[in-house]
Amino acid sequence: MIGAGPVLEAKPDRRALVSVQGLVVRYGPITALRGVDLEIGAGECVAIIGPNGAGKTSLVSAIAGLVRPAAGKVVLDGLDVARIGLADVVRSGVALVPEGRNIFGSLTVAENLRLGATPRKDDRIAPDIDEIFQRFPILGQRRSQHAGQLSGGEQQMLAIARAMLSRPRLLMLDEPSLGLAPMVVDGVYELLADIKQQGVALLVVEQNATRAFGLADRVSIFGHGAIQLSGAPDAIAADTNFDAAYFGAAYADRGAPA
Ligand SMILES: Nc1ncnc2c1ncn2[C@@H]1O[C@H](COP(=O)(O)OP(=O)(O)OP(=O)(O)O)[C@@H](O)[C@H]1O
Repeated sequence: MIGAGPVLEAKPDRRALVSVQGLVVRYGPITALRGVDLEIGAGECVAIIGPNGAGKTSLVSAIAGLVRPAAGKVVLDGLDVARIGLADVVRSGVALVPEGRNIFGSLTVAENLRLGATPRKDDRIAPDIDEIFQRFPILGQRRSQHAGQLSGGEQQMLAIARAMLSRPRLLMLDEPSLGLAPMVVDGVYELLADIKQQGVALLVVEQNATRAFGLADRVSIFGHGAIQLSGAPDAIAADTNFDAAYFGAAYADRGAPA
């Protein structure tokens, strides 16, 4: 099964896996990140909470090597992500489930899953896909159907399972609960807890704090391209500055100049 089998054999290890240092990201005249520092330890779960436009997607995109920093850097296993190719970032164990999931609707469920295993050279891919079909019978039953026919929740499970097939050490998810019914979100977060239990580091980006707080070891409240508040979930939830950090950031994001 995806939560217990060889797909998830990574062992917890508390060294920093990713170190984000003074990260600045710009899109032309727009500054999306204004000097962000963040570390993610091996096996650690970090949640990034923040309103629209706060810079959350820019952060995960920079960690994945999809956008180039204007200043600062992302260090992965001692290597500057901007200096290694995208394929090397994936080979180093970084997987991203982007906002909107990026499922290939005209490919079958099985074809989508096989794409996730592209970086692998071992011969365990077929058994790992079989394990996914056991864990998610609906994906197994519909393995030959176009993935575009799945419900939103099923597509999210497929996207996470596909990302896990690359055997990541860091799985990043951009708004995994977006647009899903609460019961479906429960299932997504049960799966993420399962993945965390296996020692895979998680970076979960959410606008809605509640679910992510229950999963995370550490939470950063993001706003206006910077971390406004950071700490253990309980401490952040109890922090009298929480509302000001979140809503202040939301306000600043609407009103602040670029
Ligand atoms: N490709 C781009 N070109 C121009 N501006 C961009 C681009 N991507 C993001 N931005 C801008 O950068 C800022 C940060 O966007 P980002 O998507 O990182 O925030 P976010 O917190 O993920 O927001 P959302 O929850 O709405 O996705 C916003 O002002 C956004 O409009």
